[in-house]
Amino acid sequence: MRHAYDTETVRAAEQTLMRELPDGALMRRAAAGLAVACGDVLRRNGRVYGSRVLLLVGGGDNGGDTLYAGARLARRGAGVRALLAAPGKAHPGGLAELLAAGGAVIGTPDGFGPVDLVVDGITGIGGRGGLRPDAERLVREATAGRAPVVAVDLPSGVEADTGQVLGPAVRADVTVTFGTYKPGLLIDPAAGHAGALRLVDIGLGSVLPARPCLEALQYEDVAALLPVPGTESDKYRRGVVGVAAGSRQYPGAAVLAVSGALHGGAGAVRYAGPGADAVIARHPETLVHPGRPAEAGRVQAWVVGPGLGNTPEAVEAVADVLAADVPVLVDADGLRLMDTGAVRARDAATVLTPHAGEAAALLGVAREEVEAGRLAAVRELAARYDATVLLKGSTTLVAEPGGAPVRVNPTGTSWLATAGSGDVLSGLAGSLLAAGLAPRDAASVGAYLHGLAARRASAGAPVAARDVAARIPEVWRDVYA
Ligand SMILES: NC(=O)C1=CN([C@@H]2O[C@H](COP(=O)(O)OP(=O)(O)OC[C@H]3O[C@@H](n4cnc5c(N)ncnc54)[C@H](O)[C@@H]3O)[C@@H](O)[C@H]2O)[C@H](O)CC1
Ligand SMILES: [K+]
Repeated sequence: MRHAYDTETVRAAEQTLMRELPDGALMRRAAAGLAVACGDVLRRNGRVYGSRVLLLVGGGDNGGDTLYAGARLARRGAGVRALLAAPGKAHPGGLAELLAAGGAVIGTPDGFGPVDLVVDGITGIGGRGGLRPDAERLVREATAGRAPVVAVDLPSGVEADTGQVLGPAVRADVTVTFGTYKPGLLIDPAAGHAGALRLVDIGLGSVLPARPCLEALQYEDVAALLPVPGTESDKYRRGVVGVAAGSRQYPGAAVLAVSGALHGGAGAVRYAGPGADAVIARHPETLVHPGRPAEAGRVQAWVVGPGLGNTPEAVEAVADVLAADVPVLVDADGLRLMDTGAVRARDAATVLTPHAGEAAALLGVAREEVEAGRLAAVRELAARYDATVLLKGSTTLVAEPGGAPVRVNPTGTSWLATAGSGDVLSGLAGSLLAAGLAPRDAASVGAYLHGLAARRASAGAPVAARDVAARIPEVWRDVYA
């Protein structure tokens, strides 16, 4: 699991640790790890000795880390030059060490020649509100060439705690972060600026609280959560997932939701609704019922919503499902048709899976507001509906009411923004619910597998939702193996 902590918590932990350590020790630790990471990037295209490294140095401790790391690279024979974003405020100890190691301060990158590496140390967790104009100009000049950019702690200009990008911000190839991940490294749009992440241990782990504010499942976490049938299992013990989706207008949504559900670990898929013929034609293994969900037979979890339309039958299907005493996943049209009181009154778990537009409608705000503040939006929805909420996006978030860490999905791809892909996800996550996973595990494991399947199906090209569903068994096998 990758854990992320907010700025306030990181600062408190740093204070605790610094009281136990000699002056400056923490910054030197950070700088040592940063220099190793920079060395690795330089060695990809050459070597450290004789390379040209340009440091962008802000007036805070982020700049201090950068100067000490620059000094280390200079001692290994790199030509290191520093551009100061706030000349009067550059960390004095770091500056002295850089100069003593043979590095230099320059006023402009002109004349330094082609650069092999740019190190962005303008702001870390102390940066707010996008790069200021001077800093932005510095970044523009320094990154005009093709040199790789290593960001120190965070790409300068992104918001550490929210993942927002409120103005111009650095785009890094690698971000070397200290002590713990920060939410902004894992949540888009900021995460999209960070490139590959590298965590440097500075001893913070021992003083951070047990509960992070954000966590990201990794391969091994997903493997441990996947439902695997025991020798005693039969199809009913593995769970039956009910799917109430599709309409005469949108029969494809029923087919796609069922295709996801068939690959999610439940022993059987039961379909209820007007798409029964289309479903059985494409997925003959489905138990179909052409009428309403309440008459379809017993299931261990329901998925309701994709392609339901807005007919009286659709309203009835949503009400039927919300009245069931099993976990329910509500998506798409179901989110528009559900009764808030009915959702809040449920005893069994409810999982809501809106995209940003649907989340905005549920919250009564503009879509842009949700997109700019995804973490706040998903938390607010979970509290308001007393439900597990999966907010779709390139970094899908899953929140629960009650302050458990929000989960962020690391496998997303923008190719997933394609018609029908959400239908597959709702079936898949619902199937995991029926197989017995806890709501936030079902939602986050579903998002993880769905993202990996999309990456596989896409391989850099546009992808159709049915191809995503078809790849689920393959990624399941890979994760489990
Ligand atoms: N405390 C430690 O021992 C360690 C800290 N580490 C590093 O320190 C930074 C956090 O340092 P801090 O001085 O608090 O803040 P920053 O350097 O991130 O930023 C302050 C600096 O930036 C200027 N500034 C703020 N906003 C902007 C902006 N939008 N544009 C331009 N400049 C801006 C502000 O005026 C200050 O001059 C942390 O991230 C680590 O890198 C290490 O973890 C080691 C231990
Ligand atoms: K930075």
